[in-house]
Amino acid sequence: MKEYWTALASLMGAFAFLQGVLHAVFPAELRAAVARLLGRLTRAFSPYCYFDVTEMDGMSTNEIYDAVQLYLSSTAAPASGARLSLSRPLNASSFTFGLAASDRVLDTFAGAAVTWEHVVAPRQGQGFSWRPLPEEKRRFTLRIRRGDRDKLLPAYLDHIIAAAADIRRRNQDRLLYTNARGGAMDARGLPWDPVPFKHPSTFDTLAMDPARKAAIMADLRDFADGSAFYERTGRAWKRGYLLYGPPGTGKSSMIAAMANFLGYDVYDLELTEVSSNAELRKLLMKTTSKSIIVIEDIDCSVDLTNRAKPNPAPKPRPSIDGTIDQDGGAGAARSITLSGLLNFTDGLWSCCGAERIFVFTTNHIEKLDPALLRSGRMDMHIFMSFCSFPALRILLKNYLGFQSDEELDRLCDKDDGAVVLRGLEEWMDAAEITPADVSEVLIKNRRSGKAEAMRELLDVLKVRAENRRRASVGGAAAAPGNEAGGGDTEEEEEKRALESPKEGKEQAGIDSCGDGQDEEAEAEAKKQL
Ligand SMILES: Nc1ncnc2c1ncn2[C@@H]1O[C@H](COP(=O)(O)OP(=O)(O)OP(=O)(O)O)[C@@H](O)[C@H]1O
Ligand SMILES: [Mg+2]
Repeated sequence: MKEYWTALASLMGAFAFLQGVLHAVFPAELRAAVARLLGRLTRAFSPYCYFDVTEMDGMSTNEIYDAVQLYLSSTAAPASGARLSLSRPLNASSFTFGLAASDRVLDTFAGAAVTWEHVVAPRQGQGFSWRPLPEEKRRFTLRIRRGDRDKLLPAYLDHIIAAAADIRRRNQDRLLYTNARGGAMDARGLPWDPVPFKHPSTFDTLAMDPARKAAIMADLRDFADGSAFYERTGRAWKRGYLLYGPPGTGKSSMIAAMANFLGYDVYDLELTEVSSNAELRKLLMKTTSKSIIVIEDIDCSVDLTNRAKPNPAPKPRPSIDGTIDQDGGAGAARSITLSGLLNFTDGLWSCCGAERIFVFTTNHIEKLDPALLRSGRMDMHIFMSFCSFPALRILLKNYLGFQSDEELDRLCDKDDGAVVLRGLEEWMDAAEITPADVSEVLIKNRRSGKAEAMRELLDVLKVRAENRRRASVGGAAAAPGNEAGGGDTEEEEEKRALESPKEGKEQAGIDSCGDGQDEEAEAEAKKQL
């Protein structure tokens, strides 16, 4: 045994001696050159090419490294069995998975397979730096076949950056911007005030006819995925939706559902706070892409029936420097016009920035100028109607806690359940009740049990249907057509009272009963669909 150790020690000594001789004979430069040459030779005969994406680009962080990390965490990882690191960035609402050190992952793009390796090595000789550098050097190495190089680059990298931006946006919470400060700018020169947007409305909670809901979701999905389509057809990448219908039918809820579905921020544009077309344009230019720009109750905001006519000047208000703008004479010329609004949605300015959705809402589509309604400007007109029976089923499930349609039907098999459900179906249309009013009844009665809450709702429907029948008979005898007009005025007043101050807005639909509908408007609306 002793001989063995002696032999090993002398062998190691010989190696050390040889190494010393090599070091002494060949200077470091020569050795490095040989290593480089060998590396080049290997690469020249390798069927692959390699690209390093380092974490640090000089002194600054490399954005592509972050993008690759996010991208790999979402796409290639789960199936590959790779080891993942788990993190949750500050202010983000969800977790992200990253590739752990020295792990590999496979990915495919445009039919070509690629390999990513995450290489982590300790940083040697920190040296002097104004900014502390990470203790480890990290990089992703992309390996692709030589033949695929032209096909993959730079398209694959563009794809990764776009996908990472998308993941980042989805992980972050939405923002709701308002222009309640009028034209005044904040310290960073922005006219919009952001607040976190946590509206719980989604397409799952939205009560409307399932087929129409699916059509709207498909349209939104096509829009969001339509970059190539819009480029090919030479159209600006934007889309307009006009949501119209009685109060409390879910127009605002639909906007929130759209934002949550697409992961877009929302700009709530208060037109009455905008003093001129130029200011409107400035507001538009300060919106980001992937956003929904909303003008609620467009018929109430400004007089939009005459393209050329300016609106009355807005009331004097403090300007940026704190002085009061008393510009009475020139005020009229400075106020916004219909053509200003049309330019906002459709003119050349509307194309600065991409992937933007405009949503206008109104209770009175008949009050809008046809110019605002023509296709291309408002691409989709969506009538938010009274609660239909299929929409009611969604509300019953959500508010009373039915897990599925089957559970709802099962409950209705018991006792008089089937009779109640059939009754609801029968009386629904005659009662002309909004989803907001249905939800109110369900909220009030939800503690009495599912069956009882449904019975209560049926009673409410019957009473409303009977009232409507009586009103229409009485109204027709007294003064035909008067009912609708009178109802409208009351309804408008009630709505305005509820919507001021602005925070009460969501409440408006719940509180307003919305009984006095303009029959003509509704007939017109139904025609449009
Ligand atoms: N289609 C719907 N699906 C689910 N909930 C709805 C629907 N419509 C209304 N609601 C409920 O009623 C409330 C008010 O609805 P919402 O504000 O969306 O109505 P609106 O059509 O925008 O009314 P308004 O014309 O007064 O602005 C919502 O918070 C929601 O709880
Ligand atoms: Mg609304």
